[in-house]
Amino acid sequence: MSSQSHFIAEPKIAAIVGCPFSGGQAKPGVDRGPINLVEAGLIQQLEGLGWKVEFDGHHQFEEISANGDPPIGKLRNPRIVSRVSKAVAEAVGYHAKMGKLPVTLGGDHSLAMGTISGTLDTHPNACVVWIDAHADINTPETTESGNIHGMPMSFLLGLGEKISEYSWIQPRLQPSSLVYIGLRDVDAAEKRILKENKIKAFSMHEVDKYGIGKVVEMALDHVNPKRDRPIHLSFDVDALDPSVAPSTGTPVRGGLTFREGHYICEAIYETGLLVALDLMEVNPSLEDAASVHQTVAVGCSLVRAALGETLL
Ligand SMILES: NC(=[NH2+])NCCC[C@H](N)C(=O)O
Ligand SMILES: [Mn+2]
Ligand SMILES: [Mn+2]
Repeated sequence: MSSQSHFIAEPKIAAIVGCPFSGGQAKPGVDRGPINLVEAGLIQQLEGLGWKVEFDGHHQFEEISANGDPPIGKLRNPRIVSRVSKAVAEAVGYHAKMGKLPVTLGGDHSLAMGTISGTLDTHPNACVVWIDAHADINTPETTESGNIHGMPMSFLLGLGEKISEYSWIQPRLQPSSLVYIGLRDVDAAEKRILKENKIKAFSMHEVDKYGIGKVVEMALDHVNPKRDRPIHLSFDVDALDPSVAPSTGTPVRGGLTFREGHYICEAIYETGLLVALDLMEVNPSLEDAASVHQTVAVGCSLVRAALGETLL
């Protein structure tokens, strides 16, 4: 660990927040993501990088029976998603307050309502770097799927209709404190929301045009011009090309290469400003065994890269 860290206490402690949860989308199996990542040896790998790692088992989320959570408007599983994210916000917020680095393993990306709320409780000035094929910024009105994993950003920014079940989320993230990298499957309404709120996004077009090094620099210049704000990195594994990370629920071709994904994590680590990391949407039930193995392995190596693993 060569880089100095501005916000993480010494000795550096990473707190693994395992979130076996799939209620923000419709495909079963993404709840197995965190279990497979830990079973693949992630904790030992991070210890090998010099971190002290805390993990006291995956969260046990209370179940609501199949028809116990009827839709609210178009939102599917609205109550359980809210409750789970709230629990995650408390866990992440607690670890962050203790000066640890929360590393949240999903589970689907609706969990980011919790992780980012937890980060902002401790680091109100944090900015968010969101790596994804998708913008996940639909509102309860604009969502076509009703899947809440496509909506966490709108709740965090306070956009769209207010749903009382989600009133625990303080909409305190400024649009200027969010930046995207990797987008390539953005719904029409989401494109409008990004424009109206002047949210900075580097799609795969910009990655092709400028290269990943320049894109990360421009992204940080936007949300963190003085390089003094804490950074929450939320990484949806579907940002990577499906040839690199096939086992995920909503794969989109034309994604980040293995190196581009890792470069982002390495560059964020190098800032010394990382205060929270999410690794989301690994679904070990999708595709064949080799694909699952590949996706879990790449998930582990992205986390290692964000926690200081270097090539030399
Ligand atoms: N976290 C994700 N993989 N999100 C995919 C979202 C897809 C689509 N935009 C939707 O609203 O349903
Ligand atoms: Mn995605
Ligand atoms: Mn996502």
